[in-house]
Amino acid sequence: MSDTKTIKVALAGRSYDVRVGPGLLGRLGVECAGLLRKATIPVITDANVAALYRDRVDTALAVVGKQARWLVLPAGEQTKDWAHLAQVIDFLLAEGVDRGDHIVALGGGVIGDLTGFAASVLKRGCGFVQVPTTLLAQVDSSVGGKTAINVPMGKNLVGAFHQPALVLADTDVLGTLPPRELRAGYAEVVKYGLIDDPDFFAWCEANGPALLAGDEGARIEAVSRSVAAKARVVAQDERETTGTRALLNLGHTFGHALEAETGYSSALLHGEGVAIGMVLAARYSVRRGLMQLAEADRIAAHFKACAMRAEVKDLGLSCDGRRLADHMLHDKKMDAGTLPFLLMRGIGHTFLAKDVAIDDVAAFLDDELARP
Ligand SMILES: NC(=O)c1ccc[n+]([C@@H]2O[C@H](COP(=O)([O-])OP(=O)(O)OC[C@H]3O[C@@H](n4cnc5c(N)ncnc54)[C@H](O)[C@@H]3O)[C@@H](O)[C@H]2O)c1
Ligand SMILES: O=C(O)C(=O)C[C@@H](O)[C@H](O)[C@H](O)COP(=O)(O)O
Ligand SMILES: [Zn+2]
Repeated sequence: MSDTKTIKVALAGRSYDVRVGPGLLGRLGVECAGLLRKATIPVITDANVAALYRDRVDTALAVVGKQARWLVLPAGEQTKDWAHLAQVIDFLLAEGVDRGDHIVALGGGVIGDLTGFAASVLKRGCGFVQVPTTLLAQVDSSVGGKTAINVPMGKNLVGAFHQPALVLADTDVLGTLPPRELRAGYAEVVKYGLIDDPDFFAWCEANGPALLAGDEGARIEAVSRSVAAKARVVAQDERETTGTRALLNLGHTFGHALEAETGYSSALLHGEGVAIGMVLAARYSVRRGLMQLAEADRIAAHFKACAMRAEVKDLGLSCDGRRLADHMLHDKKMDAGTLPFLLMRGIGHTFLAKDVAIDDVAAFLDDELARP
C-alpha cells in the first residue's frame, strides 16, 4: 500500500521490517501470511484492546483462512509479572505452538514485553509478530527486541533480547487511545530528539500539540521518524554492550525509580515517568555544569505545553531523594558498583557518564522534591 512506510531493522540474520501507516490491522492476515503456517494463530492481548479490535483481527485473519486463538489478559503494568508470564506460556503450550510458529502480540508495551518474553523462552524460542496499539509501543517498545517482566525488586529485571519477525504499526488505532496514554507515549517520541536530533526536538515543539490533538500526518511522521531512530541505534548495538543503545535509556534511571516508588500503578505511567526523568536528567546535567539552564527549561516547558507533568514534585511523593536513589541501584546499567547515567551537553547531545556518585544524585533529588 502506498501510504505504508517500511523501516528495516538491520540485524545479521534477524533483520525485520517495521510497517507504519493507516489500515494495517485490517490487513494483518495478508501482511503476516508468509509467517503463519497453521490454521490457528495465538493472539495475546489485553481486555481494552480486545474490546475494540478483536473483531477486526478475526476478520483480517479469516481473509487468509486463519483463525485467531485469543488469550485476553487484564490491562495495565501489573500484568507484566510472573503469574501472567506463566499464563501466557501455559496457553501457548496448550495451543501446541512449535518453535517455527509465530504468535501475535496485539497491544501496548505491556502485552509486547510480556508476549515477547514468553516467545523467547517457549521451547527455547518461537517467533512473534508485534502489533503495537499504543503510541508508546509503536515508537519504542515493539522495536528492538527488549522483552521483560517486572519483579518485586524492580522494573524489567527478568527478560531477554528476542527480536520480532515483523512489526505492524497501524496508526489508525491511535484514535481510540485515551489522551493520557497518548501523552505518555509522546514522551518516548521527544526522547529521540533529546538524544541526538535537535531538529526533531524542534519538530516536536512545532507539531507535538497537533499530534496529541489528533493530526494524522503528524502521528505518522512521529512514528516513522521515531522507529527509524530506534532502528539505527539497535542495528549498531543490539544488546546494549557498547553504550550506544544505552542512550535509549535517557530519563529511565530516574523514571524507573519513580515507577517503583509509585508501585507500577496507574499513579504514574511508564512514559510519564520518562518525561519527568528526562527533565531531571537535564537539570542534573545543568547542576554539573554540562548544559545551559535555558535548555533544561525548554524541555520542561515543552512537556507543560503538551499538558504533561514535568516536575517530580507534582507526584506528591512522601519519600526523600535517598529512597529514590536506592531504587536506582537495581538498574540494569549497574556495573561493578557504579551506575552509568545518561546526561546531556545540550538538547540532542546525550552521552553516557560513568562518574556519577549516587549520593550526589540523592542530594539533587532532595532539592527537586523541595522545589517551590
Ligand atoms: N521493550 C521496550 O523496548 C520498551 C520500550 C518502552 C516501554 N516499554 C514498556 O512498555 C510498557 C508501557 O507500554 P504502554 O504505554 O503501551 O502501556 P500499556 O500496554 O499498559 O497500554 C496502555 C493502555 O492503553 C490501552 N490500549 C492499548 N491500545 C489501545 C488502543 N488502541 N485504544 C485504546 N486503548 C488502548 C491498554 O489496554 C492500556 O490500558 C511498560 O511496561 C514499559 O516498561 C518497553
Ligand atoms: O530499547 C531500549 O533499549 C530502551 O531502553 C527503550 C526504553 O524506552 C524502554 O523503556 C526499555 O524497556 C528500558 O530498558 P531497560 O533495559 O532499562 O529495562
Ligand atoms: Zn521507555
